[in-house]
Amino acid sequence: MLFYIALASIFTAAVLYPIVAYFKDEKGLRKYPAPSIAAFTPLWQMYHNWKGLKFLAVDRVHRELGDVVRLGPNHVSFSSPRSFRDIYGHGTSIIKDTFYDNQAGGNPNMADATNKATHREKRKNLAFVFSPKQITATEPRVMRIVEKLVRDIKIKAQGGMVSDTDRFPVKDGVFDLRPWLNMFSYDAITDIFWSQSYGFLDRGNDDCMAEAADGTLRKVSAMHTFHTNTGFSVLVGHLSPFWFDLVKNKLLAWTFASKSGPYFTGMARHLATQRLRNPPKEPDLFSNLPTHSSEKRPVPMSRDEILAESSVMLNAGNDTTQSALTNTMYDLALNASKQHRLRDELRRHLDTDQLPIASYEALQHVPYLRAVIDESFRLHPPLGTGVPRLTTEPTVIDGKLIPPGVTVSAQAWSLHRREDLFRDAESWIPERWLPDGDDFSDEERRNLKDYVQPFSQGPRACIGRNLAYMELSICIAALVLAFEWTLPHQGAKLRHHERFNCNPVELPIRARALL
Ligand code: HEM
Repeated sequence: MLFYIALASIFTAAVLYPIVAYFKDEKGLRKYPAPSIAAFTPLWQMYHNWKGLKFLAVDRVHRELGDVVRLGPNHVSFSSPRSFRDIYGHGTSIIKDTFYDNQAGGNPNMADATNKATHREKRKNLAFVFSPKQITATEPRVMRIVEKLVRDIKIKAQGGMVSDTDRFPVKDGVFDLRPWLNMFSYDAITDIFWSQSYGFLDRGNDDCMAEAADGTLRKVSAMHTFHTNTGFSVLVGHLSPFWFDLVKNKLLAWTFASKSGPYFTGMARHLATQRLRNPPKEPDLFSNLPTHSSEKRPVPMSRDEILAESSVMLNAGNDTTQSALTNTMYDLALNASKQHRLRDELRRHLDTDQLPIASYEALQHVPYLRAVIDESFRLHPPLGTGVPRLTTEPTVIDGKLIPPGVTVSAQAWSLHRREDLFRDAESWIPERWLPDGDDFSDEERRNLKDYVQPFSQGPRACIGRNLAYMELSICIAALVLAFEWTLPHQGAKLRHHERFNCNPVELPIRARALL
């Protein structure tokens, strides 16, 4: 009997209710076209999330059905340039969607706090941590880790192993650069933030410790744990909080997919507890957190807050940086003439004692380097997907009146590839970013400034932008000065698998040492 009641409930919730809701159309969303079953159920989005290619599916839907489409029963996606500012810009009443509440699991961090006042408070706490002065102070740490990466790639270029524990071998002169760039981004953020560098580049693998709330330690693979967690959380994140909790924390609680979330939190917990136990001699970014009471902040951050913010730093500080590095190195390997131009310009601007690892200050005098990085951001934004927001009152988005309580989004992947904004938009052309790039109009340069949004915009824009540019500039310049990069098959495509970020799957490559 219980079985039949359960079956009837599932049928009502999954089939009957969506059909009735569609025809009742209380929010007036039926006028917007939708692909296949998307207007009835979140399953359309979940299917494309599961395949890891939702950003391409959404891009295709906009090209076929227009600038405003319905991606779910309560989700409207926009693709016009104007809609980005209307959704993400300053001065709107739009907030982050319940999708983020699902991710927060009751202990929100700065990135997933949906309440505006809570977010403002958290952002205030971290604004000083990410001030230009503090970021500049981390530069020697970044340079040291880049040095290790260059050392490892030299070994890889000769077909060797970094150590006995190296898990990423070379085959016929070809190796996958992606995990090395991810190990770099992990080593860098753990050093910069907690002075507890993971040391992945020394060992050639990504094993690290996760600490449970009761102090139990477990060895986990950082990359696999993080990617499993984000892939799974995004897949079920479209469900209502009730279904999300039921599926993730109860029905599938026994799976690694479900446990990977607590394991990743455990990685952050271990870093934070180690850092609190062993304060470093040199200040790191953690030193700027209000962990002790002061005149300005009499009540210091609680342990839960420290854990929540540590978790978001480990998350945001590793994966987007890795994706941006991998995308850029692919673009350079595919476009040999541009790679040579970048190397020539770097050699022309830098003193010999700055080769191959130069200061960020020196690199800012090489406009072609920034053009290369920005053009890769345009063509493959690490966060390609339309991050979901929620209307809290009737809101006009690109001329359409959207009622309160509707999920809205617009994706950078599609915006960055609009032919009406960028000439030859599907091609990777760093020259379009140069102030004197004769082939491109002033209007296109304005469009680049206004509509290339890899770090989003408005009050929830990336707080780590300056750190990201510093890491990318020092790392890419060193890799291009120290090695010549070629793809094993000219014209080989770079595949992406989208979780929350749009991750490159692998980058098989050859490196020839130049120094
Ligand atoms: C290439 C590198 C990076 C890219 C492309 C990037 C991109 C983004 C984007 C698009 C968002 C908005 C996400 C949303 O609305 O859900 C964001 C938010 C955020 N990013 Fe980054 N990010 C990068 C690096 C970093 C780094 C290195 C850190 C810090 C270690 C960081 C910390 C954050 C935080 C804390 C937020 C949340 C901000 C808030 O809600 O107020 N990011 N990032």
